[in-house]
Formats: sequence, C-alpha cells, structure tokens
Amino acid sequence: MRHSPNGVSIHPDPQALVSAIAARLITKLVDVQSRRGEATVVLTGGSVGIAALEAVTANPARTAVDWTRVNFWWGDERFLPQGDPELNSLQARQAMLAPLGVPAERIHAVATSNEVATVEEAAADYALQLAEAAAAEELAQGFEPVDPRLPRFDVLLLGVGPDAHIASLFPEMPGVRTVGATTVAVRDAPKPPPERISLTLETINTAEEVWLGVAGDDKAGAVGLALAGAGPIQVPAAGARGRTKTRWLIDQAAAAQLSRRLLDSEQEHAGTDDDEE
Ligand SMILES: O=C1O[C@H](COP(=O)(O)O)[C@@H](O)[C@H](O)[C@H]1O
Repeated sequence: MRHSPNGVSIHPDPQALVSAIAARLITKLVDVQSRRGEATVVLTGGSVGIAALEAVTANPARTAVDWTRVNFWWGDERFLPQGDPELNSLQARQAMLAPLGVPAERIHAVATSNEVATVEEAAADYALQLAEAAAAEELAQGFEPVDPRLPRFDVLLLGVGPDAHIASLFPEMPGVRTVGATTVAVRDAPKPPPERISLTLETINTAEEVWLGVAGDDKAGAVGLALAGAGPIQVPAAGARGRTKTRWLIDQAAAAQLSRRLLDSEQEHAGTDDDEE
C-alpha cells in the first residue's frame, strides 16, 4: 500500500482495499467513542461501500466498537419499495447493521416508496430527520453545530461511479447544482433507478472526514479527473471535501490515470504513513 500527502492510499486489489477501509473505520469509531461516547457515520451504497461493510462484520476488531452507540445515516438512497434488494439501506442492514446488532433507533434510513408518495416527500422527510437529530444533539452534547440543520458527521463514506457521481449527485444534473438545502430529490438519474434521494454537496462537505472508496479500471478516469482538480459540476467527486480530512482509498486499477505529479509525490512519501490514526 502507498500513501500520498494528498490523502490518497493505493491498495493492490479490491479485497485489500475494502479490508483497509473496514480497519480504518473500526479504528476511527473506537477513537471517536473514547472521546465523545457516541459516533456518527454516513454510509454509501455501491460495490465498494457494501463490501467494506461486509469486511467490518468479518473483522475480529469489530468488538472494540460499541455498536449500540453509533448513529447511521445514508449519503443517498434509491426511491424504491420496502424490501427491494436494491435499497442501499437494505444492503447495509444485511452486510453490517443486523449482524452487529445496531439498534433500530440508531439507523436513520430514508423513507421508502411505501412510506411516502413522491421522491420529493422522501427528501423533505430525510431533511426533517436530520434537523431533528441536530436539535437533539445540540441539547444533549452542547457543541456548536457546523450547520444547525445537520448532526455532526464523524465519517462520511462515498463511492464513485464511472461517470464520477458521488451519492446520487450526477454530473451536470440539478442535484449537484443544489445550494441552500440539506437534501435533494433526484429524478431522471442516468443510473437506475431514476428516482433517488441524496445529501447535497454542501451537506456532504460538513462531515469531519470524507472517505472516497473506489475500485476498478472503469473508475480510473473519474479518479484521475477528480484528483487533477476538475470542477464539481462536471466531476462531482472532485467537490467532496471533509472539514478535517479527505481520504481517497482506491485500488491499483482505479489509480491508473492519476497524474505523474501525484504519483511522484506518493513515491517520495511511500512508507511514511503520516496520516494514520
Ligand atoms: O448508485 C449508486 O452508485 C454509487 C457508486 O456505486 P458503485 O457500485 O459504482 O461503487 C454509490 O456510491 C451510491 O451510493 C449508489 O446509490
């Protein structure tokens, strides 16, 4: 594995990548819980996102985390009926939340199409859930929120599509241009299903740490453009930034189009993992 000062870690293959994300997440949660008692994670769907949760469940160190005191939200959800296997929340429940016994009150899922009539209602309901959690958190913990409509997010996980979408913010579409709202309803998404609910880019960027997990040569162009400093409207992944850290956790295939300058700086820093927890 190689690390760069830009927060890029390159792993040999997808399995090594998801194991590394899982180990980092466990370490981070132990650290946050030791300081603040409870921790909050924003989950993602997609190939790496769900495989990383399976790797957490399989990691013996998972017992170091008190899973009854971790709050879970989603960066995006597909607007589908309850029980649909394509729901990001259902996949996360099966991969990690159920096996680790996370209590129902810690799981903040987006409303399904059985519960509300339209994707707009689901986005509004999710924004309300977030605002209520933020208000409760402020009362209980007394810290200054980054945004009074949002709880504190310790780690926000993202996958990246081959088109560089993150969450359900697709290039050039209204979702990625949305400002002033915490959530957005997405219609006509280029990746099925067409109706989705997403956190906005502004909301994503309130997280303390944003981790982008990416594997595969079909994602190499998106990763290369995002790390070369492309604009977020064309390359949404380029716009995701944690308040204290932005980590790109990628495999060798996804790193294939990183710029020479970035790879050179990685070579210089190889073996000096100065951003490890
Ligand atoms: O549809 C989605 O796609 C992205 C990326 O998924 P991947 O399978 O290409 O890794 C994912 O991050 C998002 O949560 C999901 O709804």
